[in-house]
Amino acid sequence: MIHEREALGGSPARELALDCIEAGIEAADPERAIAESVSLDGDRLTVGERSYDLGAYEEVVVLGGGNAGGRMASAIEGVLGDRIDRGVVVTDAPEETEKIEVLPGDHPVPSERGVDSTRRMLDLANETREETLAIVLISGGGSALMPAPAEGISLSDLQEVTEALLASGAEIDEINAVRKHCSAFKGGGLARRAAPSTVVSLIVSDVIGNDLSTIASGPTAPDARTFEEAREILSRYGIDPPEAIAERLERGVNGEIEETPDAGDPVFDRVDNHVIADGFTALEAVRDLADERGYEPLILSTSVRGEAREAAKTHVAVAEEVRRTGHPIEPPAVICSGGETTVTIRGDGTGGPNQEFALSAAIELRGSEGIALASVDTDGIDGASDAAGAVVDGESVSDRETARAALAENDVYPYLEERDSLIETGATGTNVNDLRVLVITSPEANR
Ligand SMILES: Nc1ncnc2c1ncn2[C@@H]1O[C@H](COP(=O)(O)OP(=O)(O)OP(=O)(O)O)[C@@H](O)[C@H]1O
Ligand SMILES: O=C(O)[C@H](O)CO
Repeated sequence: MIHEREALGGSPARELALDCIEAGIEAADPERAIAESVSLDGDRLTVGERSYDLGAYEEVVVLGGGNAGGRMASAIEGVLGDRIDRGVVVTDAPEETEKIEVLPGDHPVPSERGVDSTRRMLDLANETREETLAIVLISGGGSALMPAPAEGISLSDLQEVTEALLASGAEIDEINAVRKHCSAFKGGGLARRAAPSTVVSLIVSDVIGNDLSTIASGPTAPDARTFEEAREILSRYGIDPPEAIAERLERGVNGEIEETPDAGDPVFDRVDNHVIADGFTALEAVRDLADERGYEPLILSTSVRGEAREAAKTHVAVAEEVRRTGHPIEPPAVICSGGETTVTIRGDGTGGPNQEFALSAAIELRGSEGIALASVDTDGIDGASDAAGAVVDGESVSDRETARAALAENDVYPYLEERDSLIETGATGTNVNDLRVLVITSPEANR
């Protein structure tokens, strides 16, 4: 999976860190997640703890989309085969499918073709009946890939407000509160269209804490957010939205437009949302591999966030403690964490949060022995670069000043590339946020 892996290894700690990264990404692969959580036995479709009698339905349709939409579509075909009657799924990573049409969309800013594809998907949702079982595939990136501008709003209005929100530093739940109130699809809109069919959503989560109404803007989830909050969020971040959006929010606040459906809405009576993979899925796989190799595993957290270069220092401090004093676990050990760190851009270079995390850690580790760290975005694309992340150890930084300058310029990619530290995977077809692995050997191993 990792391109030109031979160049990145070199020590047992680095090799294990890379193995752990591969195991984590593989475990979060939508195909594997669907194979593990969805099964068919005769007419009995089982999803997690729930089961559905296909004999009670006249048709099975597949809807939805997101970065993992292509892989999820081919995987659900693998389980249900001919039991699927039709389907439309929107993604930027298409796969070969037989029954389900996989249509294109764009990310992170929505596009015209995304609007066309989503319209086709919504047409199919509108055709569903009480006798339909609608399987909805939902994954990260869905908000941008599946634009459905509400009446009166144009694509360019949506693009403008999306770009402004992405650049504003707003949290994903805030960004999506606005998107949900500009859309005919998000914030439970798909559940509304598909009612009264039975809706079974399979969700690969890229949102810390798995808030269903935030993942891909919750097309089949209740929405507690309001038009008023959407307007307040825009004003909090100093965003002056296009006129059509301001007008829609105003009309919504005045009760002239129907609110997104909340948890009490009968539209959700026949909707089940199942999270089939998330950041924890990747961490569990790392834990198991570490254990298998004789390393003490520690899952630090699924929700590390904040400035990448700072979070890195805390991770290194924990690893140093493990190696020096055996607290909180005895080496040899593997510590892993998930979540999503960010970078406040001050310079003008190439890089991403996981690369900055790795370089900042490498500066701290400089000259030390026995600790290797790998950090990646599980979607394979870290920030503004074509790398997934990087692997480093105490030998990665020989010239601290150049490394610091690269961080100051937000230009760590070339620095890491020159030192054979970049992890490249290409688009992985999944997205469960960041994955970081620290491998700590025991001091005796160096003697
Ligand atoms: N040159 C750069 N160096 C470091 N970080 C950067 C650079 N350019 C952008 N970023 C950071 O990349 C982050 C966004 O990239 P990320 O890979 O998280 O993409 P995303 O599309 O927002 O999320 P996802 O990967 O979940 O789809 C932001 O924190 C941004 O500040
Ligand atoms: O599409 C989105 O809204 C984000 O990726 C969060 O799921």
